[in-house]
Amino acid sequence: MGRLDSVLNLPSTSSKLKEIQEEFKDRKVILGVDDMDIFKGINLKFLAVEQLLQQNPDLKGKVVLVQIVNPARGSGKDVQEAKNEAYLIAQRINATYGSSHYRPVIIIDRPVPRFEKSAYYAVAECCIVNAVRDGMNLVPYKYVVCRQGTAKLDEALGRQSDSPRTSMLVVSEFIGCSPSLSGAIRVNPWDIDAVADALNLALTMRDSEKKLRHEKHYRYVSSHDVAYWARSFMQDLERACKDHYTKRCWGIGLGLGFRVISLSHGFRKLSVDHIVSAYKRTNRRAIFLDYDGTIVPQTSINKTPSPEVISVLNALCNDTKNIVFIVSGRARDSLSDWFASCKMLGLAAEHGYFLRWNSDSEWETSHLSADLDWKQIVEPVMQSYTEATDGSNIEIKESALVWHHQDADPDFGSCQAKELLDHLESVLANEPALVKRGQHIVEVKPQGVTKGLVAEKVLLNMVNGGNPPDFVMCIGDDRSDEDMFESILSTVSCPSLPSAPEIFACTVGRKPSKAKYFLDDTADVVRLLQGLAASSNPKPKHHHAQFQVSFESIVS
Ligand SMILES: O=P(O)(O)OC[C@H]1O[C@H](O[C@H]2O[C@H](CO)[C@@H](O)[C@H](O)[C@H]2O)[C@H](O)[C@@H](O)[C@@H]1O
Repeated sequence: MGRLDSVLNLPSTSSKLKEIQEEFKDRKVILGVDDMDIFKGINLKFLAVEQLLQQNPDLKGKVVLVQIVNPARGSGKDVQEAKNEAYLIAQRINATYGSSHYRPVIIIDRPVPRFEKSAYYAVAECCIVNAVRDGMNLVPYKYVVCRQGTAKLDEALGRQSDSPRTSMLVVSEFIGCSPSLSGAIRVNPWDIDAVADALNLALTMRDSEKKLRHEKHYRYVSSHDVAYWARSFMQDLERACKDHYTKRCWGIGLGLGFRVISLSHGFRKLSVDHIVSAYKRTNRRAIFLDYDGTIVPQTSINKTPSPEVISVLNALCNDTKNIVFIVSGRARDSLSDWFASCKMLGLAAEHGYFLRWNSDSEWETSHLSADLDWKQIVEPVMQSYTEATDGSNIEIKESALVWHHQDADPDFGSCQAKELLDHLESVLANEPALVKRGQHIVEVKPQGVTKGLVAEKVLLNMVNGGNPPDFVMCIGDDRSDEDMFESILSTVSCPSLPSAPEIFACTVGRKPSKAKYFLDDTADVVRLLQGLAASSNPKPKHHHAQFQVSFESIVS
């Protein structure tokens, strides 16, 4: 700021300023200062000015865009093409809307000394930075400082030092400084209509409003120098790294998907020996298993459980000391078909909206959310994303709707999923529904229905039936399973338990998780289950009648 102020104090600046004021008297100057390259959006800016003049014929003769073009930092065909195009558009605008005394677009394409640039900044009613991609970009800050001026400049111009200062900024939402300029009119540079409207708004806004916006920006620029920015950056970095010394870092993924993740020291692979010894010591065991990505590979085309999965589940269910539940986001029909031969297996479908204790019992429905009218809002929104995203589709479940993008282009699918999530969250703000991301899915389900609640119900059922668990194992791979990990940890710490059970919360894949353990993949999970089954007491049992109470009675 100090450097800019000293340039503003130069006599050459005030005389240039007077010269420019004279040249553009009775006209409003919009200023652009950019390098000539393909990212600065100069051509888009010109198109917006063309649109502005076309939509507002009264502005003809009254508004000028002065575009200062800094020498290109790079060379090449693309820069040359962008430049040629800029000149062609400017020529067209000047031919259509200009006259012998008036050129609506003036390109200054030569090295412009600092004092001259500062004089243009000081004269301009509005400054536009329309880059389609950029870093910080200091042009808006320089503009605000020059519009404020200095006491010496005021004196040179014969201006009262307390005369009101105004400035108007139109900035692209894709530049680094955009979030710090709360008084700027923010635009998507690709949206020519919106940029033209923003320019019109900037030119026609009341002076009192322009003054308030200017003051806000000037306050910000004068109090946030580069030292402040560096300090706050260091503070953020220290905060983010605070716990890193106590954690181990791992690199995961490839290419653009590469991430460094930090995991706590206690996070370790669940060894079969370790869990088997705890398993053997205990008598009232609860076992919760997620389906996709846990006992069936996420990548497998055939989604039915393998014969070895069915067999190991039956072996575990046949041990009278065990309660075994599959807790999945899948629909109840699929789960009951796939596990038809597992008579004693408990099933929780659609994240626990439906629960069945064994194959002979009825499905119980969560009473938490009977209102599913929001599905009518969600479906058309998902439909429009499906049309726009090749390879995506919608799954309609009884209590939920799921948008799948596994077969879409990976990058585009992920971007669309992110956008869909934001879109749905905003339209469902007042509805009893929750929007969640999963593995290649965006799912909307009833509020309050979570896998965590299923684990809590089953565990409380055991406690209330006089069989408090002494061994709890929960394995899952995605975010919905984190609810289960959290829930088992809090449920078993309840004071009504005579002693703390052995807890094995385990995520599939090495990644940050509330679980203390990980296994690498579904093959590891099946091996571990087989290890437990081998240590089981294989006597067939009847239903878990001794544990079972009404689903609803626990939830209420
Ligand atoms: O709780 P889970 O057992 O892990 O189930 C979660 C979701 O599973 C299903 O989606 C998954 O499988 C699809 C292929 O069949 C795949 O396209 C998708 O990427 C996976 O997330 C199911 O369709 C969803 O309804 C469940 O919520």
